[in-house]
Amino acid sequence: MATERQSKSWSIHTRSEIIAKYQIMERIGSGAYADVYRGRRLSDDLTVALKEIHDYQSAFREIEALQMLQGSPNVVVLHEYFWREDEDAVIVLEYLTTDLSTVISNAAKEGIPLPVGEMKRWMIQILSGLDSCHRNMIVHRDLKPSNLLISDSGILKLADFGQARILTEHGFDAFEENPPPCENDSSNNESSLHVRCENQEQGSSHEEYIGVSDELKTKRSVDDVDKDTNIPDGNTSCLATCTTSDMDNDPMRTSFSYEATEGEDRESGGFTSCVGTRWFRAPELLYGSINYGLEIDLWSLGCIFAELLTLKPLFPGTADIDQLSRIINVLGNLDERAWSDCSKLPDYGIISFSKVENPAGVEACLPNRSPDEVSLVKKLVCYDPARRATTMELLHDKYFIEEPLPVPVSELRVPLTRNTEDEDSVGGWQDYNDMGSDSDFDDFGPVNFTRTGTGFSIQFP
Ligand SMILES: Nc1ncnc2c1ncn2[C@@H]1O[C@H](COP(=O)(O)OP(=O)(O)OP(=O)(O)O)[C@@H](O)[C@H]1O
Repeated sequence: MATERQSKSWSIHTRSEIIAKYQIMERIGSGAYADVYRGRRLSDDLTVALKEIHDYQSAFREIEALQMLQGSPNVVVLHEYFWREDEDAVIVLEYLTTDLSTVISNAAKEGIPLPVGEMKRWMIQILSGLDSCHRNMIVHRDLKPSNLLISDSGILKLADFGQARILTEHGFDAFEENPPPCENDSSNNESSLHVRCENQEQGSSHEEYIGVSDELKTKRSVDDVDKDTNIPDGNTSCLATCTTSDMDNDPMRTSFSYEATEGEDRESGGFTSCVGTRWFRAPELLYGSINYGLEIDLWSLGCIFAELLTLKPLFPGTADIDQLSRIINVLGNLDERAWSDCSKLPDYGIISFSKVENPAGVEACLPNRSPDEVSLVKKLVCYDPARRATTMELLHDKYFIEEPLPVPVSELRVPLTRNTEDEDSVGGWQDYNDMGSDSDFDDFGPVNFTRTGTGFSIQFP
């Protein structure tokens, strides 16, 4: 697997259409689906980020969302992209030197809280970027500090749209609604496509873009057939675990079902609940919801705001059950008083926690912060998704017009580099990544299993 990733990631260096236009420099980052390189555009020496995406669906989602968000000042700029059959997609992005996780970890290392005026400016920029997404009905689904990139001049931009989806009234995005192209569709005859996103005629761009979309759709529908033969089409719940290896090792495997992240539940019109990074994942996702909306981003936003305020993650769960347990210890048990629809969550009846008599409350997680700051986080970190404040409501929150006022962007202290040294430390940023998590049941100690009419109920102490 590692060898495959490695050889794939080198393919960018051999792509003639790319090296004709860009000098590819060092690798600056690697995520679950992509390798990112610094590059230089030969025509004008502009520094860019070249993101080679190893997963066609992530590539499609990122391209689709970024095209829709062109012109949003707080969303990363997509300069152009390259798509070739049987090759990874390569997207060319504006280069951004650092990110919010570096801002937070630098301040944590210094042991000095972020000045309130700076914090407010970071928050406003995040809100503005997310507002652009939500106005376009794009749910990002993976908001976290390391996906909030920052330019030399302090402009913060939402990035990594590989898990983004466009919501429609039917729950599917345009990609889902379009039928796969016919076999003789001429737009699929192109073996190599290269699409520019800026300074070009709208018409030709759109046609080429649709061609790429069709190519991706065909490829995905073929791959989905393969997946369906391996993974039974279940309820798309990923309760208690989000990795296939966890499922394989789990003694309770038959009590819940699993769907790979790529396979959305088309039948029910829902999405997969296995999205985002655990620490920022909304409780409805942890309980297996597949009918969620923009509100899952608002929960993540609340966790990010809390982290800016305390320089520590709000809910650093080590597994999905531990994640839920931490949330419950703060907010109290999830019941119909907290959210009248909670019993409709797919895994609500399957998993239960002992009664938390005295939940700590959000204020206990934000020591020494002002009532306005606690109130801001509470507007987002609450069980009922409908009660979470929208980006527009938050942008008008009095917190941002009261002293100390947000500093101008030019006065923000911007780290000179991106911090990657924490990545190997225990409890560091690598914990944001779900891929290596162990079985939740092992992590959580003794549990009580009860046989029910529909399977098992799992009770955690
Ligand atoms: N436009 C950019 N400018 C500079 N660096 C970038 C840019 N885009 C991404 N990076 C770097 O590359 C890393 C991986 O990129 P990204 O998060 O987009 O990939 P991914 O595979 O989707 O990641 P993840 O596993 O977090 O979902 C980022 O954490 C960041 O350090």
